[in-house]
Amino acid sequence: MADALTMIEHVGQLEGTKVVYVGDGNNIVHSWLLLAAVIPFHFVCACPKGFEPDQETVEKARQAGVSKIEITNDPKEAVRDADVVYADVWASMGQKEEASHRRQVFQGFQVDEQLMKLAGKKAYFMHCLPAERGVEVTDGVIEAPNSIVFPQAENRMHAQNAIMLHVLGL
Ligand SMILES: NC(=O)NCCC[C@H](N)C(=O)O
Repeated sequence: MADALTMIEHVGQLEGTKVVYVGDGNNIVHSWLLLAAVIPFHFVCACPKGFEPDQETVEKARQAGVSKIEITNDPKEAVRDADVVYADVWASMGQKEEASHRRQVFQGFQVDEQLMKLAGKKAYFMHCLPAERGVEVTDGVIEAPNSIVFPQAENRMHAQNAIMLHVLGL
């Protein structure tokens, strides 16, 4: 929800946009897939072979028939014409012992200046944080003017406040 809010604030809307996630097909991808089942946009997950998101969640999102959903192993092709390029750590919580192996497998999946150039001028960069700078994203990309990771982080507080008010019926 925080990510959707951030896109509305910066891109103008989520509907009809192209969001390209580059990296591990993890919990963040599953959240994007669930969002894609209710709001129409184009979601692409570019991940190494063997690190695709859960097939059942992909099918659930596709069967909703709301969004265009692509899973690919080619980040360079995936990012073309993206409105948002999105990254997350390659080794999530509970996987830190796999970090060194994953750094080898995920070569070519770093979001760097070259990949952002392929994405095009309109592309924003997002990351759920915490980031491992120099691993899944370069310093240059996360600090660039089109990086919206810090307003994205602030929006988690606003989104979570809204969820609590909703749950409490206030
Ligand atoms: N601020 C956040 O909630 N970040 C999510 C971190 C997701 C990452 N894939 C993890 O599970 O460690």
